[in-house]
Amino acid sequence: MTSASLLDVSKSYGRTPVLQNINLKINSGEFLAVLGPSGCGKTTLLRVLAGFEAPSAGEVQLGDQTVAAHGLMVPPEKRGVGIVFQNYALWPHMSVAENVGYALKVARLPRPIREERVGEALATVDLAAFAERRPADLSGGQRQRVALARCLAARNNLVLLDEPLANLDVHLRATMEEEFRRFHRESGATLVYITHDQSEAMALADRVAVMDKGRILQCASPRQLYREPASATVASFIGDGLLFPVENVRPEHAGRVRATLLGVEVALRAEAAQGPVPMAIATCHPSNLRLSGPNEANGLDVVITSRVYRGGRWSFEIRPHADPSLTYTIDLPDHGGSLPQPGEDARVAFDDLWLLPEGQGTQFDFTKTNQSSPTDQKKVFQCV
Ligand SMILES: Nc1ncnc2c1ncn2[C@@H]1O[C@H](COP(=O)(O)OP(=O)(O)OP(=O)(O)O)[C@@H](O)[C@H]1O
Repeated sequence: MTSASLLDVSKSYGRTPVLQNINLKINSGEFLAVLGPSGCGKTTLLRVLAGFEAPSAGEVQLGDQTVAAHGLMVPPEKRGVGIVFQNYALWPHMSVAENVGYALKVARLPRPIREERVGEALATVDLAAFAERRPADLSGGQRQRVALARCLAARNNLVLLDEPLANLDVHLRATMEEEFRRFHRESGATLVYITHDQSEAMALADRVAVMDKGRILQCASPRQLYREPASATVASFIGDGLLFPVENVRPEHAGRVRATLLGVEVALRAEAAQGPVPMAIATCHPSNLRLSGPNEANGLDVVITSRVYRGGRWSFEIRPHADPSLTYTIDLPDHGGSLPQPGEDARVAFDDLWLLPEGQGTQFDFTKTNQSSPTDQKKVFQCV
């Protein structure tokens, strides 16, 4: 197993910065996903790790070896890194077994060792029966498994995967997710998995690095990203988080604060060191709001602007009376009772709120966020 570190890595093409001061330590044996919108620099980060690009500044370390630094550049073939691309990158004229064993042949390993390793690798990805086939005669999922077998046979301790499921249909993607989990478990390799699909990243990775505009916004476990986003961009992206302006933030005890949210007194989770601030941003997910009785204290008075039945639950679009320029989509389970109609007033209460640690809120334009539907499973990253 191998750890990998990017130390203050920047990369520019001409004058255009593509990676900016990236600091990232990928632990040995970890499954790390890099998640971000098209053009944010994910592939460049992977190419810098693999050795296809030299960083403009900073250092890359694999294990305890520095492989890129000022005046030093270890080439890709000397880094022992496996790569799985979305287009598989298999040799069309070679059989499956020859593709899997190609790197071993180039490394001049004796034939019996090669055959043994290729046989083991193909068995692990369930392709032993396909050893003599050509890539053209395989399905997309099978080709991707050949690419994984190639990493297994080469005993790559670090495997980089660049949107490996992008070309596969939805059904096959689910099967392949399981295949990646198994590959990770059985190989023990360190995996860096690039994707713009948050559900894929959340389902697979130990930690997810959320990238935007060449920077890492937050790197944390899927649960922490969901429950404790570090910024408004991460909050609104992960799980369709809703953003609310809050005022007069008062710490109560470590990790808990009170604040005024659109005129309503609320309790929030917060960082342990959160101090008092006059304005900030609170976030929760569409399922963290519920309808409360009109006499229940601390509810937010809203008007229902639309509702859509989503099978077992309803999506309601609401506008707070305190600021009708804001729109929020909330998610309510269908318990069979009567629910308010569009045009009617209602009161909603918050089950769980998180105070964003970055403390701003004065300059933030809340009307540009909170527009998405929770059923969209936002596949593509949107920036606030
Ligand atoms: N060789 C190059 N020369 C100039 N600009 C480049 C080069 N390679 C990439 N870029 C630019 O760098 C930025 C980041 O590209 P990169 O491929 O790393 O993004 P990405 O997040 O992987 O995007 P996608 O998800 O669309 O693959 C883009 O604006 C791209 O146009």
